[in-house]
Amino acid sequence: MRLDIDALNAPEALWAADTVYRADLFRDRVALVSGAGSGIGRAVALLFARLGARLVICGRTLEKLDAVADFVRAKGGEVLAVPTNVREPDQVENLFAQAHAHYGRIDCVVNNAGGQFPQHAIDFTPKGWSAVIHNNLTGTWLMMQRAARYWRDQGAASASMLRSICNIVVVTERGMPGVAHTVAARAGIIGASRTVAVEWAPLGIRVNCVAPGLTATEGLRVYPPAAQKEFPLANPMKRPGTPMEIAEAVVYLSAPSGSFITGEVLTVDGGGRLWGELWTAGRPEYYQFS
Ligand SMILES: CCCCCCCCC/C=C/C(=O)SCCNC(=O)CCNC(=O)[C@H](O)C(C)(C)COP(=O)(O)OP(=O)(O)OC[C@H]1O[C@@H](n2cnc3c(N)ncnc32)[C@H](O)[C@@H]1OP(=O)(O)O
Ligand SMILES: NC(=O)C1=CN([C@@H]2O[C@H](COP(=O)(O)OP(=O)(O)OC[C@H]3O[C@@H](n4cnc5c(N)ncnc54)[C@H](OP(=O)(O)O)[C@@H]3O)[C@@H](O)[C@H]2O)C=CC1
Repeated sequence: MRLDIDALNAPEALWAADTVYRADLFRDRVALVSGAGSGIGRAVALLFARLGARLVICGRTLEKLDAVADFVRAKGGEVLAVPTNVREPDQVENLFAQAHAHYGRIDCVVNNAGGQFPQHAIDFTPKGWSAVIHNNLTGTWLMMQRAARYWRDQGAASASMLRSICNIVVVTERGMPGVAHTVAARAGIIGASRTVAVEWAPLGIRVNCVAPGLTATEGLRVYPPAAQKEFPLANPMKRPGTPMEIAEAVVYLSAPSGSFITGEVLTVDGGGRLWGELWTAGRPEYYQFS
């Protein structure tokens, strides 16, 4: 299997890719996407923009955000790029303040920013564990809570309002050797999402998660060559998902198509929960075949 990561993630290719959605699905809406400078986040942001949404994009690296913003503007879209570390409450506050000052509304929030490093769990240091928990549990939580407070302060929801939060997580129902820290963090987000789906329903807010399986993004390059060689074993389809396949799932939950769905986890993993092996930090000797 050859992972043509660059081709699958090229903005022009994403912009031209087939989509099942109609072009004006998000007309006049504002979509906020974290971690939108690369990979899944960029694919989600570009799909929202193609469907008429005005964008707020964030991430820690301004250059990556600027490249996405320039691309969307060249296509006639509107983008506000705000460098933000989602782990920092003040920066999350600033992000929402800027978004409101610029557009006066926010309709959908996609919490995609995150990541981890592959390591056998027995070797995790306290600092490494904390970094991954802060990035993926605390960072996503701060964004979710800020979005809910924003909508609460906007007043009662009308039937036409989307008020959707979609959190990108990982598959947590099966062993995921090499990334136990991120599984712990994302399981926390899934649990919190189920509970606030109930608490925030009176505010007209839906809260869902998308759990991608192995997906062909730049992010995969952090995995060792031995792990990458075995990626075709990750699911019965024997291929990674594409960023566009994840983006379409995110849009399904965020759009009116998801209007009766809340507290749900949509797994998009090619069946990897049912069959597959993924040794993100390499296959230990115990599990070798010969
Ligand atoms: C089967 C079918 C379903 C398949 C389902 C598949 C699911 C799993 C596959 C998932 C794939 C993806 O998510 S792909 C997307 C991946 N993209 C990324 O992960 C990129 C983002 N990652 C990161 O930025 C970093 O990993 C992360 C640590 C989270 C960032 O936080 P920080 O910036 O705070 O971190 P740093 O300062 O760099 O490091 C903090 C400490 O973390 C530890 N640390 C950091 N990198 C380390 C490393 N490579 N090895 C060991 N330890 C490390 C050290 O203790 C560091 O401290 P010092 O020792 O003092 O330095
Ligand atoms: N690719 C895969 O196989 C899978 C990916 N996922 C998850 O999907 C999400 C996207 O991953 P993917 O696109 O593959 O990888 P990328 O590494 O390309 O994307 C992660 C993005 O998040 C941003 N980010 C990371 N930490 C922070 C932070 N603290 N504050 C703000 N932005 C941050 C990064 O930008 P910057 O560094 O500039 O801040 C980057 O643009 C992640 O949460 C990932 O764990 C889940 C399952 C599988």
